[in-house]
Amino acid sequence: MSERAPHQRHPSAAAGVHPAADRITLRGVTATGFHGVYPDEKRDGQRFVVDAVLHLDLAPAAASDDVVDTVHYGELADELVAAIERDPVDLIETLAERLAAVCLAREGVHRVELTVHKPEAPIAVPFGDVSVTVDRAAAPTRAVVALGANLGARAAALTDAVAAMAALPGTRVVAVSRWHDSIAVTETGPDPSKPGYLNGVALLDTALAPTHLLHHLLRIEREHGRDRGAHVERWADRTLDLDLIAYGDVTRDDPRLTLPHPRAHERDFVLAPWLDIDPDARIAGRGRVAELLAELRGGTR
Ligand SMILES: Nc1ncnc2c1ncn2[C@@H]1O[C@H](COP(=O)(O)OP(=O)(O)OP(=O)(O)O)[C@@H](O)[C@H]1O
Ligand SMILES: Nc1nc2c(c(=O)[nH]1)N=C(CO)CN2
Repeated sequence: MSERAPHQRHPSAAAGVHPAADRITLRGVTATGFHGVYPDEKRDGQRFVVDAVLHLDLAPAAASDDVVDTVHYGELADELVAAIERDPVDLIETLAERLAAVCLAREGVHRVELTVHKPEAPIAVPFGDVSVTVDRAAAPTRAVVALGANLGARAAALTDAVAAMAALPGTRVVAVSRWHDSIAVTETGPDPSKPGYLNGVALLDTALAPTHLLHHLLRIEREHGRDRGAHVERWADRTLDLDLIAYGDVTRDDPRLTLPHPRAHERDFVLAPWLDIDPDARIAGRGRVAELLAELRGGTR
């Protein structure tokens, strides 16, 4: 009965992570440090100058106009200075690695190009500057997205949504389930009188922060005609629904983004397609998806 997803494994899986063009550039952050191979350098200290190019998705901040959705460059500059001023190392390579880690610790930064200049280095001949640059990427996080539609061209909407997720910055689609037919579940239980759903699950590896990923999922829903008007009842019929089921092992209780999704563990239409593509799947705090589904189907819900 089920319509098939076009690919069990999405073609973008082979294409690698998409380069994101967005970046924040902070240059010339200067502080005194005591790094160097020679005892004089450890005793007297000297200026170190840092340039950082942070690669992160800037669309959520541009949409919200809220600094919490991006990297606050003033705070980052303070952190870089503190990292220059702390315990001395011999090499600017070591310092650059430390400073790159400071940048990658910021939510949403998926790549950093970081340069350390040492303009007063002990070089015997006249010179302009000496610097090292490291280029480091954040390890991507495995995210689980549930897809659903019960209005319009359902399979096309789900397939388009997978393509839209594959095009997100720093994101690749690792696997997509087949599409499962399911009865619409409403607040009062399954309702066969409503249009039936097609449901599926996609696994992504993404460098996007969880809130940034959700921002894009909601955008993709809107682009597929999802009606979120004030008149729309809870769990109303919909052209496309994208839920972020899990983001690594992250747990958070914010109503704007709760992780893992608070109702995923009780939904056959999430657990069954998820199991298609990850037999070992677990929901943090709930247990193995295979067991949750067996319990649900055994009626012990
Ligand atoms: N893990 C999550 N995934 C998706 N949306 C979430 C999540 N946690 C909180 N939300 C918030 O829930 C809001 C409403 O989402 P949505 O309209 O998709 O709910 P729903 O699909 O009707 O119900 P349900 O969340 O039970 O599937 C979103 O705008 C989003 O901010
Ligand atoms: N069968 C089915 N029922 C639902 C679904 C869904 O995706 N499939 N989504 C809902 C709200 O997200 C509400 N009910």
